[in-house]
Amino acid sequence: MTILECKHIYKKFGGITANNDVNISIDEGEMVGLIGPNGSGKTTLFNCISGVYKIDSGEIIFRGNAIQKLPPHRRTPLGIARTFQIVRPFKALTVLENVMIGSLLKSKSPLEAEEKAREIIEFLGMTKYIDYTGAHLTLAYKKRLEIARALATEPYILMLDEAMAGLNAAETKEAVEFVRKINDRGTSIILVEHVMEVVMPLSDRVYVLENGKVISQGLPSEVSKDPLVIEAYLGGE
Ligand SMILES: Nc1ncnc2c1ncn2[C@@H]1O[C@H](COP(=O)(O)OP(=O)(O)OP(=O)(O)O)[C@@H](O)[C@H]1O
Repeated sequence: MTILECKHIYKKFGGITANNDVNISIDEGEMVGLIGPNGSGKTTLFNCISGVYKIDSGEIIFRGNAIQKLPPHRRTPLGIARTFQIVRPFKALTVLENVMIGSLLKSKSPLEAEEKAREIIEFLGMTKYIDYTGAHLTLAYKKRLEIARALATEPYILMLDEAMAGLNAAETKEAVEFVRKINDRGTSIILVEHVMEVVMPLSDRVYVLENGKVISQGLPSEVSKDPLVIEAYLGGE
């Protein structure tokens, strides 16, 4: 069943059309990769879906309802969560407190929120850092904390914006494993990543954006052979 459908999304900034008639859809439990050169409109689309940006026209259907007019704080409780390309944990708060900011959203009490937060921290292998403040984590763990906080809002769909950029090989391998684990629990995921070795094996399907438009879509094996994608993404080599 389709969980999220973006229909004819347009978003302009002055003379730049950052999203130009974008159509994408994601099924329940699916992991979809969103790739494309720098400036092709990937983060803009995340911002349109999460409500950070108001779209100029089009429709965003989430679990059967049009949500494009809702502000961001009314989209998160419906089950839409995202991380940001530039990590921004609450630096003075501990890992537990950071994750509780997410879990408080759907908990009946602070105690329940704490239990849920502890469970997610354990699930993401961060228990030994539970009392560290955000400021004292490595980049890899800051990124993981962002994911933990997003996951704590109990999303149906999780949008990861370059969750693995800047990580070393060992950290990337671990991140790939826990992203897969999150997806295995049934959460749909949209993955924006530049590292092809990460996005291609993880994704069930891939969309390719160039200059704000979807230029290709399909199975990773099909998309990576598409001449349009090779031209746009790899500079024709
Ligand atoms: N708030 C904004 N104001 C003006 N222009 C913007 C804004 N956000 C994005 N843009 C422009 O829209 C276009 C798409 O940018 P976007 O960040 O969505 O691309 P991207 O595919 O995520 O790029 P990258 O891979 O480099 O993160 C770019 O030309 C960018 O400069």
